Amino acid sequence: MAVIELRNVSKDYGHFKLSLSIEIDRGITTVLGSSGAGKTTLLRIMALLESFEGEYYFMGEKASEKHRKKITMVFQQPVVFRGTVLDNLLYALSLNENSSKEKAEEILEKLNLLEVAKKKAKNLSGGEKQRLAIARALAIDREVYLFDEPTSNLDAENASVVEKCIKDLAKSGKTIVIATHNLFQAKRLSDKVAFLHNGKLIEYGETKQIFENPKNELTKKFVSGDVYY
Ligand SMILES: Nc1ncnc2c1ncn2[C@@H]1O[C@H](COP(=O)(O)OP(=O)(O)OP(=O)(O)O)[C@@H](O)[C@H]1O
Repeated sequence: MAVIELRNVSKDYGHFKLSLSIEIDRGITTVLGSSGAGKTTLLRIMALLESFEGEYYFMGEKASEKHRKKITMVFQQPVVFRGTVLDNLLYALSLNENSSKEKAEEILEKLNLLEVAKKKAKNLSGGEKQRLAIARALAIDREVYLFDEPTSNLDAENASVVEKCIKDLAKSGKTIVIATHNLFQAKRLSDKVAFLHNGKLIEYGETKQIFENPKNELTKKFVSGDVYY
């Protein structure tokens, strides 16, 4: 059974319409597509943060408010809470009634944030805020993790730190969906790739197939790095 199943789901903004069906399994799925393809809109629908037409099933049940607690989304523009970096983590852990300082520090260390643990979160750099948002998501412990461009503000070293955390999450049996236009990241991380263009799901398959044997001309151009409009 798919973890997330969207059947004929659509979101119409007037100038743009997302319209697709897709099944997401455990492991890492990457939603690839150029700017404006609808990746964030799709993730927001999966996170139950957006109204939509069509049917959404979460582990076989019609998705509703109660499933929101099974999902967390890390936004492209990271949001940080008041207080220190450590406070941000302790708050996230408290949602699972597990706000131990040791656990918070373990997660901060994983994301290369231990040395800024006592800093005010609002004073962090963009890349540090992005890693803090990811650290908080890890602390919350959900079934499904939705990451919107999780490494867009990061240098190579920290991007690799984040990718390792995402892989570890997948190994622990979680379901992860990443929106990105980074082909290399998609190749490195994903079990499956969904290629979106103009709000439509152009192609969806195993990563190897999408990169080595794409069936659609647009997918072929995108994965070969050709720019198109
Ligand atoms: N709340 C909204 N109201 C109106 N239009 C919206 C809204 N959110 C998104 N859109 C439009 O939907 C389209 C898809 O946007 P979306 O952010 O989903 O794309 P994306 O693939 O994530 O792009 P990027 O890679 O640039 O983040 C865009 O044309 C955008 O302007």
